[in-house]
Amino acid sequence: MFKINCMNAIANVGLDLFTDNYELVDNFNDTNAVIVRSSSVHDLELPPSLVAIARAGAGVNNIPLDKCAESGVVVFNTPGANANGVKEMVIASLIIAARNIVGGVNWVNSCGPDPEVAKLVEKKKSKFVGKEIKGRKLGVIGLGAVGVLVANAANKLDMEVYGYDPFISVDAAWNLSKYIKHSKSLDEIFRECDFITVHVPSTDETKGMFNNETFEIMKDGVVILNFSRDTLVRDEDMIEALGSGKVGSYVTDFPNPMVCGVEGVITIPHLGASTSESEDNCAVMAVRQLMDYLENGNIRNSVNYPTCDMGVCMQIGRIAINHKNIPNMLSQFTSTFARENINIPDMINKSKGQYGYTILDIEAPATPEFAQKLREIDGVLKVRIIK
Ligand SMILES: NC(=O)c1ccc[n+]([C@@H]2O[C@H](COP(=O)([O-])OP(=O)(O)OC[C@H]3O[C@@H](n4cnc5c(N)ncnc54)[C@H](O)[C@@H]3O)[C@@H](O)[C@H]2O)c1
Ligand SMILES: O=C(O)CC[C@@H](O)C(=O)O
Repeated sequence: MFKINCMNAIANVGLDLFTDNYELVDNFNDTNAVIVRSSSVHDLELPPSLVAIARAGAGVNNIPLDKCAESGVVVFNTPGANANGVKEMVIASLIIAARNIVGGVNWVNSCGPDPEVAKLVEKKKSKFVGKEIKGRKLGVIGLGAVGVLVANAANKLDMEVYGYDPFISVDAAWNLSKYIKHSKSLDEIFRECDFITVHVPSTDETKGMFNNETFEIMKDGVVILNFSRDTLVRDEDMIEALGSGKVGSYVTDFPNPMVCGVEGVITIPHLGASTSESEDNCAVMAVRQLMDYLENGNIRNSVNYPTCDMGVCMQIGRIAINHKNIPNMLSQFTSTFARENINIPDMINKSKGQYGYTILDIEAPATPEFAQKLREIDGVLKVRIIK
């Protein structure tokens, strides 16, 4: 029986995939696997029973990836599963910002039940004249699952779209419309674009990429959309740039005490992926990946361990080992079985950065004694008997 702890509400269509061999538990300290959306795992102690964390979403900055890897805990995410939800929100936000829709709606609401409201709006609506997005330049920073969809959709709305991503994947490049201009530097995006939307992960490298120096390069009145993470923007600099008119409008999906209520900021309560479709897609993908890992030892879409797939075990026994990516690990694993004269008809060994993962199919039951011997090898982080 596997115990699963959901740290956030996870769509039933995903949870319903769990068979009778799974139990949903409330206690993080007594679980084999966790499903999480945006709750932070950073300050939690990882219990020895924990083997995997599935992030039902894309961003994993709420999870301590190295600490997990070091404890043999595989962290999964669900790439692309909520990308369409975010794309639609970004397109809506482009238009909302360009047309000052929030300003207009707030003003009408502030009029109260005025019997003359219809006349009043016709008289005063010129305060809310906007601009059309057709023909205007949009810079898309980060051309992954979300960025590619946003770039292609904006192009279809007749925007002139510039894309920047020095690490673009082959798949993303195939999916990107040929009409997207390839920017080779961030400065080009900053210099040329009327609207800039950012779709990169929150990392040390991307932290504070919107700051006084980069605002300096941008056009006056530029509109910035942030559906990635608030860490990408230096808030004090943003507030100054909004005050001076350098930034015309800042749309953010990440309200924080510094930007909430500031003139020119449109704060959205982290709704980018909050559609039933995205929530369902993420839950199904997260649960399927977890089940394949727990039942077969296979890893798909992990952010801290390598992809590793041996299918379903057809042998008598299977053991999965999370370990450091250092010399001599494999020979120590195989000699553990050789000493007992046990054949290994199939195996796989992969690495990602400092960490490695090995699945061994053996012609004998995988016993707790074998597992213990493997655990005693220097550099082994976790050993699981799969079968
Ligand atoms: N608001 C929401 O609800 C919501 C939903 C999904 C994702 N997100 C956020 O958006 C981010 C992107 O999501 P995604 O699904 O497109 O992820 P993704 O991994 O598919 O794409 C990220 C892209 O950013 C690129 N990149 C990384 N560093 C870069 C840099 N310094 N400059 C330019 N490009 C860089 C990568 O090469 C990759 O192509 C996530 O990390 C998450 O933080 C937010
Ligand atoms: O789970 C959510 O609602 C947000 C997810 C989003 O921020 C992500 O990074 O995928």
